[in-house]
Amino acid sequence: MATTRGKAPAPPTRASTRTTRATSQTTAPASTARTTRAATKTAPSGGAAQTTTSRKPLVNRDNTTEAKAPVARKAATKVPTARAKPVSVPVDNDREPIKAFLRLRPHIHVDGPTTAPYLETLTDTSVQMSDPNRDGALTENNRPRFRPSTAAPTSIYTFSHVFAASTLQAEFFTKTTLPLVRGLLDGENGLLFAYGVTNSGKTFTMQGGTTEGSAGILPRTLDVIFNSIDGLQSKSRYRPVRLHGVELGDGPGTYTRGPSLDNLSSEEPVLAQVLAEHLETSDASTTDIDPTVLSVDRNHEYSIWLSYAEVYNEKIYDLLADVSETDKPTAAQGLLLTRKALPIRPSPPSDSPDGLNGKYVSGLKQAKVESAAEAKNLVKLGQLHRRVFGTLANSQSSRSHGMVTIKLLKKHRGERDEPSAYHTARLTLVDLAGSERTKHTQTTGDRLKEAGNINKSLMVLGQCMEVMRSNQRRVAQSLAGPKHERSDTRDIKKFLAVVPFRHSKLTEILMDYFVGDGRVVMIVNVNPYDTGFDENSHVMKFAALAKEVHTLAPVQRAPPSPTKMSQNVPSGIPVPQRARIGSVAPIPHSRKVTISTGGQGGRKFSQTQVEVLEEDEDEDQSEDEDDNDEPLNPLVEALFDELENMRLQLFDAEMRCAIIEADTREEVMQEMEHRIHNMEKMFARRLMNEVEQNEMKMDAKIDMLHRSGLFGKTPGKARRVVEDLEDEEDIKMSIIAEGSEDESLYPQSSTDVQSSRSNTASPLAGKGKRIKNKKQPPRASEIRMRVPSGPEHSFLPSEDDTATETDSRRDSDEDDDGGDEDDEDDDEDEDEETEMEESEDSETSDAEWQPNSGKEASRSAKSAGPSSRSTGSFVAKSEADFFTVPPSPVFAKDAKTQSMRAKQGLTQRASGKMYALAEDLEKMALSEDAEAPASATSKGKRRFTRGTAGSRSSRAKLSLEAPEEWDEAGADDSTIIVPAKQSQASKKKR
Ligand SMILES: Nc1ncnc2c1ncn2[C@@H]1O[C@H](COP(=O)(O)OP(=O)(O)OP(=O)(O)O)[C@@H](O)[C@H]1O
Repeated sequence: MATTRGKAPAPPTRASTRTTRATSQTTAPASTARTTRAATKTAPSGGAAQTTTSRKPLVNRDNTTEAKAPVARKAATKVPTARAKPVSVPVDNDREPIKAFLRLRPHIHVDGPTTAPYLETLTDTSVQMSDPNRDGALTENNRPRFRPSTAAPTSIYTFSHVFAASTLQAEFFTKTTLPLVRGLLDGENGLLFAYGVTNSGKTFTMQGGTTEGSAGILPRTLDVIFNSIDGLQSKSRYRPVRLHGVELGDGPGTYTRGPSLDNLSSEEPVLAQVLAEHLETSDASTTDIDPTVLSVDRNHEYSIWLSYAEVYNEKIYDLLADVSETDKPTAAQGLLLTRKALPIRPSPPSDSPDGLNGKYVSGLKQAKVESAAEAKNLVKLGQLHRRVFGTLANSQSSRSHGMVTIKLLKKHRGERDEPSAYHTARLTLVDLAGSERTKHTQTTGDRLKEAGNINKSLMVLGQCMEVMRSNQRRVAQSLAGPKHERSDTRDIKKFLAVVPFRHSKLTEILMDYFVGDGRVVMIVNVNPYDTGFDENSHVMKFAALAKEVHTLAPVQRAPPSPTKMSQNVPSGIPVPQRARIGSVAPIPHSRKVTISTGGQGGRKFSQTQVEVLEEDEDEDQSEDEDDNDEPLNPLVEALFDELENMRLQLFDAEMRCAIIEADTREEVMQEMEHRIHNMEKMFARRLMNEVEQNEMKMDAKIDMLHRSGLFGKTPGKARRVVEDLEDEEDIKMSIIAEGSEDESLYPQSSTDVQSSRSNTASPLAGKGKRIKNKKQPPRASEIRMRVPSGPEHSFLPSEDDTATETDSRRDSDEDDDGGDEDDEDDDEDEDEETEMEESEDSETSDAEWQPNSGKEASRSAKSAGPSSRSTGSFVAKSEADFFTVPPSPVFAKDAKTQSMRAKQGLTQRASGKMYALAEDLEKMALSEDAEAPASATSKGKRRFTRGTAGSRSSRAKLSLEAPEEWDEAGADDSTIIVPAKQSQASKKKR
């Protein structure tokens, strides 16, 4: 909880514990302690310490408790500490895990429609994360969701504390950062970094928003520091150097003030020109002031120094360095600005009171600030430089890791103004770049490289955590056993894995916090409304891992530089690219940046083109300083480099796979779309065909009605005529189906339909004539031929209709004829049918057809070609005799064609036989003409089906023989009526 001025709590911290201990151990007065420290400092590097301090387990570092504890008590016990270098750092409980705080981002209007968050808060310290695409989950359309993630669908994660989306900035700062600020004022190092995917709220957490009360961690930290040291600021000329060192400035005022926004236009005209609009803006970070005051030792004087660096593309740049135009030829338009990457160098152990080494950014500007406002302006200046140099210019998303380091120099007022009197502590606040995966963001080119480097540095950070955790577990296990079974700590250390800090610039800079005396706080930002479940589960796993890592591990040392390694690598082991860099001249990397300004609040919108030249760091210098490194096993180092190389290759391969996968998915999707489109077209065409056929039928009917002059007739008569016309239509359709024009029944396009329509004579051709002659038209059942079922034939009468009609016709025949002779005739008919069947059986194998001998024969189709001698009526014996057409629309046409051909063949054969039979009958009739007078009774009439018009003459003669005996159905061109006796006689003859 935040405290107000004068009531600041002072919890027992590591520093305070150590201080108390030092007080009790060394009974000497403060001046003695000072002498001791001075002696220690003047001892040669690595010399034996005169005083050793042993660390005690921490008492209680819970954030809440700490915030509530009285600072006054702490201040009262605070005395100048005797700096003593420990001989060895024992592996004991004087470690604490990295604190991991989870912050949930609220849903904001730019996120689009609200979806249910996939993160549910269970307790103050745990959350449950459930994949929205998990098995069984349904989409809005009730379809099972596709789950591309390899992460567990539901997981529970625990944190030091979980902050709900409604948490205010002030509350968040108090619980997470205030303890670190407390530690800084007490002389402790601290690191706080915000980790999360893009758009999860890292920058909001670190810098703050634009509304009142939304200032973030960084401005609040500066406020609290300056609130607390108010009136205690030092005017000394000493300044901090390297990681732990202090040295006298070149002259008064040289290093006391850093660049400022106030005099930017005179100091940095280039920048002022580019960022004129931005200089006027003020946000909450400058107007919001955190009133919290922490109690400090008022016997000390303090000075605050600030540096701001960014790690971009595995290079470190100073964001507070002066920006100047280059002498080199400028680009076509706009400015050409250069900036030089800064090298990382090992800090000499002599700088550190504890003999700790570490690495620092060589050449990073550290500016002295005397007020919170000045410090905030400097931070803002750094942000502007970040925009100028492009990492914030082309995107709203941070593409670099931003690091603000606040250094505190503290000296007891009673001590002489000399370097040894100063104690340094630092607090680094890091806004990490978004940890999104390139697979999902589809980045290419420079962006891909950026993303690769971001991911690499974060991956290495995770690896460092992993190795540290497993090392610490091994040590803990060995110490946990019975005393006699415990191994020597030195033996254990030999088997501990090397933490790969130097595999990325980010971890190389931060290494000191993990292995040295400092506390680490990690803030995990999550946007639970984001679709990136996969990325967020990686973040959560990282946090879970970090939470298990204890800082202050004693086993690490700074690894040598790659340049040095390359010289020691045995032949035969491939040396990765980075290890060979030292011998190659650095190639500056240039890129173009467009900075947009204005456009808001009525300001003029303008764009400035800036070409940025990024030069590599000076390798020679770093090589010189690397000589301070202790030599390590070159083989191990080479293997590490190889491992790193392979990791990079793996990462690269994964990236390519992701892109290929995305391309393939796209391709498959397009192919499917194409097919579906084709199918749609096909079905639409078939539908059109059906519609046109129906239209044809309707047209034909209307045509028939016109021809028959039905309009204006009485309804009863009209109905009868319409029935007749329908029969006629059926006949016509059957004939079309059966005949050589069968293709026209299945038109493939509207053009076909049109042509078939135009080629076909009116269905009423001849009908009018028959109506005039008062002859009954043939019925549909007489000449209908079964055709395969299907949508194209739906216009034909159903089979049931045919059967019904046939039955009724049979009934009427029976009614007409009646008597025994009828029975006899029927028997004979059956005999004939059998005969016909037998003859057909021998010739046809695939289908059996028989002439409709029991009923009237149909007339032959006039449209049939000369080769088609007959298209007589056939009725299938049973359902099984019908042609079966596969239901698939693809094969329907072929099947129909085959069916038609088969029918045609059968028809031709049957009509040939019948033709022969008819001729026989004709001959017989002629020969018996004299014996059988025209008085033949109707009972003796026989009907046969014949197919051609070739027997017209015989028909003419026969019809003359018994004109009054015509069947009700009426004779027509294709019907021969033969007296029964003649028929029997001829049959017997045969
Ligand atoms: N706690 C919060 N309350 C209100 N708004 C928030 C909060 N956290 C984030 N936002 C808003 O969400 C948006 C994205 O946040 P921010 O820019 O901080 O994300 P980021 O993680 O830093 O993204 P990047 O990594 O791309 O820089 C901003 O508009 C910010 O104002």
